[in-house]
Amino acid sequence: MNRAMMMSAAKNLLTRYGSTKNNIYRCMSTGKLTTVDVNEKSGVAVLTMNRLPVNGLNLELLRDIRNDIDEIEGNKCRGLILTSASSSVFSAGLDIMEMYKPNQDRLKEFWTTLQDTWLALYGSSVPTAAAINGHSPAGGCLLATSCEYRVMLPKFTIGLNETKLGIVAPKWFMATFCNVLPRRVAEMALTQGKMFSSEEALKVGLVDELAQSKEEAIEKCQQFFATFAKTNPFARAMTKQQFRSKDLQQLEDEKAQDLEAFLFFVNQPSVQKGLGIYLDSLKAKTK
Ligand SMILES: CCCCC/C=C\C/C=C\C=C\CC(=O)SCCNC(=O)CCNC(=O)[C@H](O)C(C)(C)COP(=O)(O)OP(=O)(O)OC[C@H]1O[C@@H](n2cnc3c(N)ncnc32)[C@H](O)[C@@H]1OP(=O)(O)O
Repeated sequence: MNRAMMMSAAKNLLTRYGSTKNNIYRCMSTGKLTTVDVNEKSGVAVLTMNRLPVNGLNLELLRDIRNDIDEIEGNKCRGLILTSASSSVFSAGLDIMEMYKPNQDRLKEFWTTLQDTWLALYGSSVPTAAAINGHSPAGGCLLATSCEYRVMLPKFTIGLNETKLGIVAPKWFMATFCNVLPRRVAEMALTQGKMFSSEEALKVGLVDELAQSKEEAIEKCQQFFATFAKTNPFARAMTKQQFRSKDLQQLEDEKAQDLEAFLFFVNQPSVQKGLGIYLDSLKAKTK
């Protein structure tokens, strides 16, 4: 983060927290594929992804999540908990249909919106947590690891499985993973495309706690936010943003090249073939 960005972030934060210490605001849901519910007492917003069956991250869902994050920030919420309306899938990651035989204009818009959603979530000044109430591969894992804290239900899986799909996870996916896991564990898992069970994820630190139900997971996320009760919100947010600034700045600086690399990669005939085979294998499962 350069000096100008830092000053602007500081100004926003001062405006937000300066005069509103004791007020609680109600956030409104902005999207059709998400809902946002705010606990009026705690001021914590629960952002629920609701694109069933698997919360595949298509352009519209990403836009809704992005707009919700902006609204939650703007409405001075005290925390953001990301979760899913499904009882078995947090998010299946990027909707492969967006990348398979794509319309090129939409493909550009899709990737740019993913970049912006990550910048907003990873760099959010509001405390963030994920209540991971289902499987969370690839892009689903990216969203969860972009948050500051993770509580997961047992017997699901989470990880960046891109290499198993013949895809290279972009640098910022890897940076997000490395912000949570020891570097050695992250490198092994990334190269193997490893999906961790909930129990394994807890052991390596990919998630912070397990919970037996979604309600318990949300409660534990709220308890995490309560650990900031005696901290100054401005200092807290600036510390988080400075801690993450290298990763954020890198994508800000390389956004155009990252988009170009994605478009080039996805449009390779061998990648298209691989995506087609993978989609068929997913569909064959349900027959
Ligand atoms: C060096 C330069 C590099 C530049 C960068 C280049 C490239 C980076 C590009 C891409 C990065 C991508 C990251 C991703 O996120 S890719 C997506 C990876 N996701 C997965 O592999 C998950 C696949 N899904 C599953 O494993 C299961 O669905 C899941 C465990 C999540 C749930 O299982 P369940 O049994 O409940 O449900 P299913 O019956 O499998 O699925 C129902 C339905 O949904 C369809 N579907 C599932 N996942 C996806 C998906 N990700 N995209 C699109 N569609 C999906 C599935 O096919 C079923 O459809 P239908 O049969 O009902 O029609």
